[in-house]
Amino acid sequence: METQKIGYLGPKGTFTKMAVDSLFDGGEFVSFDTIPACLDAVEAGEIDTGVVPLENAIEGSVHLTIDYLIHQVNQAIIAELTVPIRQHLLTHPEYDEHDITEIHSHSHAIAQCHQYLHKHYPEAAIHYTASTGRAAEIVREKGVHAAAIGNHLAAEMNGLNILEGNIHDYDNNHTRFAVVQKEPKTLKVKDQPVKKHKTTVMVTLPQDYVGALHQVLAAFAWRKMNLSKIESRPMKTGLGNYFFLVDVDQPYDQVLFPGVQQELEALGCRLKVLGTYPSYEIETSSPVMK
Ligand SMILES: O=C(O)C(=O)C[C@]1(C(=O)O)C=C[C@@H](O)C=C1
Repeated sequence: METQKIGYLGPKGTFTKMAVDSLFDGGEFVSFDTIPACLDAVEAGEIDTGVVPLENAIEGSVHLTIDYLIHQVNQAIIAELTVPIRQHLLTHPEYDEHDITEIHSHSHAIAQCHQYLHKHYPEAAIHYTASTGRAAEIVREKGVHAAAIGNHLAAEMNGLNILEGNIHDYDNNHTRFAVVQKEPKTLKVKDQPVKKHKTTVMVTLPQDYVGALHQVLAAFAWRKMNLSKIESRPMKTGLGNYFFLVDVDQPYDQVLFPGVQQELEALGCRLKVLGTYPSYEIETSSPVMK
């Protein structure tokens, strides 16, 4: 089998890279500085597969990923991976009780540590970066007054110290990552159990009318199809225009899903399947998630 090119939100030391390392069995890994850059490379055929963050248990959806997948590219979700997230406060090797005046990280990582930052560093300036890995690089370059929020891998890769570990505000911190492809290619994943199979669909309503969402949900409900997530996002065509992203807890099949589709189309709605895929989950005890 040809070596697959797998792109991810980098640079080295991001949670996305940890997710990639724990899921894939070989391949050529290509780092991208931003989520759009990674998805653009999949779209252009420069890489076979992309891995990007989708949702965090504390901060919710990564809207940049969702919006890019809906509005900018045409790719299928072919797997998802949930990993535990441990956020640490990382400092320069020469840090020695200096005042930390600036803290760098990805907006989701900052949000996962809001209470900690409010309590311990209320005066520090917060600087948002494209990833936690990039934040660690900045601290390496900037020196003793800066700190980053990120994982142990980012600390190791950049020669930083963990000043304080596990600073996320809620223990049960996990992030889901989406694995996407433009052209279907078989994935070589490490030997791990599939937790469940899921299907993600996008539903658009013709216009706002009484009970519209109720009718959409009813089409799934009376077929006993369990939904594990439903989210509305703006269509970007004007205030009040939304689409719904629905995660269904079962694989696509030729009876129930076409039935839902026909029922919704009769109501004037549109349904697009964004992917039907295995869902993997890395255990907290995994050595990569210290
Ligand atoms: O910056 C990283 O390390 C990422 O992989 C991105 C990301 C995210 O977008 O949610 C992934 C996991 C954590 O929740 C924090 C940041």
